[in-house]
Order: sequence, then C-alpha cells, then structure tokens
Amino acid sequence: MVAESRKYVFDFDSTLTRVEALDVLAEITLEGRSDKEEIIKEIQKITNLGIDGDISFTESLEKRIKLLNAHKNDLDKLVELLRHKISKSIESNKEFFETYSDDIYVISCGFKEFIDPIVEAYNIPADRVYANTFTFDEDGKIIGFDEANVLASHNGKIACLKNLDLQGEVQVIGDGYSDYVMREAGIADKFFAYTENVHREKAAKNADYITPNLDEFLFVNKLPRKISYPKNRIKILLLENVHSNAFETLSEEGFSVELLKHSLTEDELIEKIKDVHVLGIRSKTQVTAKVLEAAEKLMTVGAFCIGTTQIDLEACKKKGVAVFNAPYSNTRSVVELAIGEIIMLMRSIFPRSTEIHGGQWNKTAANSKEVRGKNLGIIGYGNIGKQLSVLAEGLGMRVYYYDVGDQLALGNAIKCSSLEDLLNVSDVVTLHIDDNKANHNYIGEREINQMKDGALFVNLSRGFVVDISALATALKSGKIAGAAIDVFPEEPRSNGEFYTELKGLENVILTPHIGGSTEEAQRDIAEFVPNKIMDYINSGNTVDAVNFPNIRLPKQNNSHRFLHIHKNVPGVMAKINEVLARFDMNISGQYLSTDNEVGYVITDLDKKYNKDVIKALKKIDNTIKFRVLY
Ligand SMILES: NC(=O)c1ccc[n+]([C@@H]2O[C@H](COP(=O)([O-])OP(=O)(O)OC[C@H]3O[C@@H](n4cnc5c(N)ncnc54)[C@H](O)[C@@H]3O)[C@@H](O)[C@H]2O)c1
Ligand SMILES: O=C(O)[C@H](O)COP(=O)(O)O
Repeated sequence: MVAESRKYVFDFDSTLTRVEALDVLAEITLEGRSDKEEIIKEIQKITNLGIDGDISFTESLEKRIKLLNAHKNDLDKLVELLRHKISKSIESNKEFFETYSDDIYVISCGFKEFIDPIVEAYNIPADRVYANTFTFDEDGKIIGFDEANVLASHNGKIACLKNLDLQGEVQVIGDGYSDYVMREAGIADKFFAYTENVHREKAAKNADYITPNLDEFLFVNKLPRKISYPKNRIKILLLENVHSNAFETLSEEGFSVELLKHSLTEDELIEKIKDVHVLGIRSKTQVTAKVLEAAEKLMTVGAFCIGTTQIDLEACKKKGVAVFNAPYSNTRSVVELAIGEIIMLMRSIFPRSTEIHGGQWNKTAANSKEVRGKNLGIIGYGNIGKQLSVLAEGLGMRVYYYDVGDQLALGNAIKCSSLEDLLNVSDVVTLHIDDNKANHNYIGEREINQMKDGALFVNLSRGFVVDISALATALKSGKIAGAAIDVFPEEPRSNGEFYTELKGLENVILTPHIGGSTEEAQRDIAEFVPNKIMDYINSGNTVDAVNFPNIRLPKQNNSHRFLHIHKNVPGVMAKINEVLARFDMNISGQYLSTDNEVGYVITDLDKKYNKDVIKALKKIDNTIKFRVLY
C-alpha cells in the first residue's frame, strides 16, 4: 500500500477532462456565428501559447475571455458538456478518487465555476479545488477574472502550491507547462506528464514520468486501480501492412501498437518479438518455433488472413499462445477474382490486351469462348469453393467439385468421387484447397496430364500446392491453354523484383497474391481479428482460436479472473482447486476447456484474497501461463 503522506495534485483541462474547457465554452458562445471557426482557432492558439509558456498566462486569459463573449448562463451548458468529457481512465478509476479523496487536490488555471461541479462527482470538495473565478457585469456577462487570485498570474500554480504547504510527497499530474514548473521550482516532488488526451513535448521532456493514462499512474505508484494491467504496457506489433483500422482500433483501446509495412525475416522477428505481447501478421511472416522461443511475453498471434500454416500452431499452443485468424473476411474477394479470371482466360483477353499495348490491333474470335455451359472443376469445396460454385452456376457454368472432406453440394453442383474424375471432365480447373503442408505439389505433371487438352487452370490457394515447372511445361506445349496464378511457391517479403518461370507465357494472368487484397476484405479483417485479440486479452475468451481450446466466458462481474493454461496431464485441475481451497478463495464461477495437449481453466473469484495464492498457482507443475484479469 501507498505511503500515507502522499498528496496528488491534478490539473483539470486535458487531464481530468479530455478537453480544454474554454474551447468548449467557445463552441457554445459562438454558435451560429459565421466567424466561429476562426475565433475558435484563435482561442486554441492562445491557449496553447499559454500552456507551453510562450506568452504569460494572464495575457492568454485576458485575450481568450474577450474573444469568448460568454454569459453566466453559458456555464450551465458548459458543465453539462464537460460531464461527458471526463478522461476515459479517470472515469474508470473513480474508486481511486473515492479512496484517496483526502489526499487529492486540483490546481488549475481554469475556473471554479465549471471545475467544482465536475470534480464534486469524484469526491473532490470545492475547498480542495484551487482555480480562478470569473467576474461578471450586472447582466451576467463574463467580463474578466479575479486578478488577485495567484492562479491568474504567470506561474501562479507555483505560488498556489507553495501557499498550500502540503506535507509529505507531492505528486503533480498534468499535461502542460504550468504543471511541470511546480516540480521545477522544487515545490512538488514529482511531475507526471499526462498524455491521455494531448502529448505536449515540453511537458513530456520535463517529466519524471510520462503516463499515458491514469491506469499507468496507479500501476507505477502501486495504487488500487480498475484494471489489472495498464493496456499501454501491452505491446502489439502489426506486420505486413495490415489495414490501418486495426492500428486505430487497438490504439484507441489503449494498447501500444507498432505497424510495419513489410514482413520480417526469422532473425529480425526473433530480435523484435522479445517484448511483444501480441503479434499481427498476414500470410508471409513465418512464426517458427525459434521465433516463439524468443517470444517471452507473447500472449496471442493474430493472422490477418485465412491461412495459418505460416505459424507453428503446435509450438504456439505449447507456449500458451492463442492464435486467431479471419476465416471468412476475404472469401468473397477471392471468389470475385476467380470469376473474373475465368472469363478473361476463356476470352483470351490478356493476350489481346498485351498486343494492343504493344501497338497491334488483332480483332479475332480465335480461342475466345463464353463461360456459359462450360464445366468448372472446383478442387477444395470449402468456404471459397462453395461460394464460387454458386456464382459460377449463376453464370451458366456446370460445376463439378472434389473435396477430401464430405461436403454437401450447393445448387446443381456435381460431386466427383476422385480428383481424376474432376480433372477429366473440367474445361476450367480452379484450386481452393487449404494450406495444409501435405498438399505440397498436389497438382503436378500426372494431374496435369489427367486434364482435358486445352483446359484452363486457376490457382488462388497456395503456391506450394502446384508444381510450377510442370505447369510451365504444360502451358508451353498447349496442354493447358491458359492459367491465372496468384500464389507462388516462393513469395518475396515485400514489394520489389520477382521472377517466376511463368513469366511471359501466352494467356497467363499473374498477380502478386492479391486474391484477398480488396479494401472491403482488409477492412473486415481489421475489425474481426482485433476484436478476437481484445476479447482474449480483456476477458480470456478463445472463441474461434485456431490452436486453442475454445471457450466463451460470461462477463466478469465485480470479480477477479484467474486464467490458468497448463499441459493437459492428469491431476492439474485438482491441484488448482486444492490451492484455491487452501487460500479459502470464494469462487463465483469456474470454466474449463481442454484439448489433447492443453487445459485452460478460468476461475472467477471475490476481489479480496491473499495475493500469495497467485504464486502458488504459478508454481503448480505443468503450468504454461497464468494471468489475473480485473
Ligand atoms: N489468394 C489469396 O489471397 C487467398 C485469399 C484467401 C484464401 N486463400 C487460400 O484459399 C484456400 C481456400 O480457402 P477457404 O477459406 O475456402 O478454406 P477452407 O478451409 O474453407 O476450404 C478448403 C477446402 O479444401 C479441402 N481440401 C484440403 N485439402 C484437399 C485436397 N488435397 N483435396 C481436396 N480437397 C482438399 C478441405 O477439405 C476444405 O473443404 C486456402 O488455402 C487459403 O489460404 C488465398
Ligand atoms: O490466407 C489468406 O487469407 C490469403 O492467402 C491472403 O493472405 P494475405 O493477407 O497475405 O494477402
């Protein structure tokens, strides 16, 4: 617990609230005026000059009050608006203000008329709020401020805090110049630059500590707080240019997020991953066992795509790292591209287009056919295969499919009992099998020879499933009349030069793994995966995890949640409950989900308990990971 003599001095504007109150007041008083925006900009400029110490505070205040042209009645509206603009982490940690109410002060260069009613709800009485007061004319118009108040003068906070003569350690929490000078002057012991709402360089530079929110402040001071671990301490690394919405959502949630445009090599990732809690990748980044060895803090990996074989799922599981992906977000995008390419190949559009780009007019119907009535062979009748089946039938194609699993036919699609049957009958063969490593060179010379002469071939699944040399030979000989290839056995980690044996071949469409790269798909993925990640970090849910026992947990209600991941060997569950019983824990709910290798036990408990229970739970044999959530 904290030393009893510590005092906390909070700034008001942009610290306790998300805004500068006088800016909000300007919004009210200038409503309807054509020059509103200009005046607000001017007020903000003056505010910042004052906050950064570039003009004297008295001057900044005088100038702003003149421009504001406010009335007493406007203040009620202002207070109402400010009630909804309390800083997020201040609002969630109301309990701190209640528990430590005797030790909390507000020293602000704002005005008591609007600060008192706001902070009253946080147990800070008016006599511990030190701020300016307005002066009014007889009609209630604000005409100035009490110039005798020390807070109306330059560096007034120093004088104010000095006059208070607070005993014990004095910590100042604020966002601006007027706050850090209190420490600089030696009146306060520590200055915490509060950056939840605004990051001011000068304040940050002069801070003993930069705190991005109150959670962090409470954490470093070992004070009771609403959440177990400040989110800003959770580091998220997003690679491969995942959609910026993911960055924004996760940053807004309070996590520390870094976004890189490219993938990283194994060595680069090993170096980078050491302090990363959440890794976000697409299909290129290899999350190998070696990478995982270095990933001491890793809790979860988000694959911002469908495929997950680039991740060593087993090694992740053994390390207690849950993996999530986006199994449906780009399905439609792949299907639309497949349809488009099938039509382009049937009509020999790319050769005609290339000719005309080269200055040649070649109007011909040779090798140009409709897709209507043609046989489409879909290999892999999963999410993509099925949707393609429906759209292709809509175009009048006859659909055949082959899948190793037992997949029900949609529409009039015909199930083939062997791959050979499908290859024999199809005018177009399209591959949509999953990225299972066992599918390596699944389509090679033998399978190509089983296709109709002059068949077309599309691969939008994975590069390694096709023997590219065999395909190139078949394209050159005319056995295959055209191909659309989006995926390659070896793909570069970032945009740049690339070579494939298929380069320059007639009627071959080559694309750089963009089947799922549409704005819609990427936006959808950037919503889906971060939600899964946040759900796991914030509540322990593993619904849709690809390598982990799936569990949907009830909302945590006024309790602490213990999450225990362990090797699924006999006796662990009994040991967990034995420890909980030994520490006399009052359990409000317990949930268990297991697979062959891993057990995941979640226990909700009363908030008051002997913290040694945590050490005891971590010590249980076969424990992989343990964390507490509240
Ligand atoms: N090009 C891109 O940008 C892009 C975008 C999205 C998905 N993909 C890839 O497309 C593929 C299909 O995705 P999905 O969402 O439809 O997957 P899915 O898991 O829903 O479907 C795959 C189907 O293939 C079947 N299958 C697996 N191996 C097979 C085999 N050897 N023979 C026959 N059937 C087999 C499975 O039983 C399953 O029904 C995946 O490899 C995925 O990585 C590529
Ligand atoms: O697995 C997938 O979803 C696709 O191959 C797309 O991968 P990408 O996000 O790396 O384009």
